[in-house]
Amino acid sequence: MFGRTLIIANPVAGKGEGQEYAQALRTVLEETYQNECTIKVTEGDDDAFEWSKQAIDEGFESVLCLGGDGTVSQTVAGLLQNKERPRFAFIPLGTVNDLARALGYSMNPQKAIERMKDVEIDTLDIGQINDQYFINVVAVGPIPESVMQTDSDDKNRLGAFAYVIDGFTAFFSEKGYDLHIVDADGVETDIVSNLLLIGLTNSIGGIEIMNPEAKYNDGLMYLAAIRGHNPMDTIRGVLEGGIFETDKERLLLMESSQFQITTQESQDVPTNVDGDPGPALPLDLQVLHQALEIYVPRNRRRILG
Ligand SMILES: Nc1ncnc2c1ncn2[C@@H]1O[C@H](COP(=O)(O)OP(=O)(O)OP(=O)(O)O)[C@@H](O)[C@H]1O
Repeated sequence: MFGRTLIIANPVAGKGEGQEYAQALRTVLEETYQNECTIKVTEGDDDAFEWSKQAIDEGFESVLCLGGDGTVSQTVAGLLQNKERPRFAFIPLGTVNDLARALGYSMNPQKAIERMKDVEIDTLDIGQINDQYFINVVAVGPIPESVMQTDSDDKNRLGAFAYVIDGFTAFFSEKGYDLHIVDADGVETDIVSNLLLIGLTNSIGGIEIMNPEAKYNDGLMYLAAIRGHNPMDTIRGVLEGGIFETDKERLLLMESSQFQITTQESQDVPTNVDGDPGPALPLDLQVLHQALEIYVPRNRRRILG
């Protein structure tokens, strides 16, 4: 199943246990599939990107990484540098791990490793925003860097977002930005908003707030924007109610394989890509449909988003 496998481990992710988990993963794979695994431990920023980029030339059939969203994003970006790509999977060691939730991976690293014993192959969409990739979510608005990566114990329903909003209200502007959105069909929409999110699946910030039908390889992005220049308590109310519960007066909801977002604003509109500061507008977003082949556990317990 896995063939020659490269395991990339971030030793500082997951309470510093990335390396031990990598050994455990190697043992599981070698015992289950009698394959050959190589572990590489990252030292800094570009390692995961460089190693996954070179993996195909080095004869690896699969690349698995262990880490948080940063490590997963870098590994994915490296894989996408080649036309022919090794298959991919990861063991989530971060805090929010939206993609892992959408894929039905366990949030418990030991269990996620065990589940590699019985997998099937599926495909995964990757998002592109201008000249970079995203795996989870793009936010447009004055959202602080730490928003999508907040360390919250409360991962249900409001989860990370409630924590974020409580903790960072001061960072949100009550100014609404004038945004112009064009989708793949050329439909044009104007909106004033101070919170616009675009996700590839229905899980954002650790909670399921988008379209419950959203699937990680359906070729679509899901956009939700809160209309007007709302204070945080309104935004909070909308999130508590669930973004997918259509409320056309307060919410703009769209789905498309492409979005173009522009503004006439004189000041820069901040953006956030998978928890890190993103590019300035104009934004060109598109789905790289089924860009990767991935391993997912065969017996996933819940309906997937
Ligand atoms: N050996 C290392 N020592 C220190 N930092 C490292 C090392 N290897 C990788 N890094 C850094 O770790 C960061 C990525 O962390 P990652 O996102 O995987 O975990 P995390 O921050 O715990 O996860 P999350 O943000 O989802 O909570 C990168 O910025 C990378 O430079």
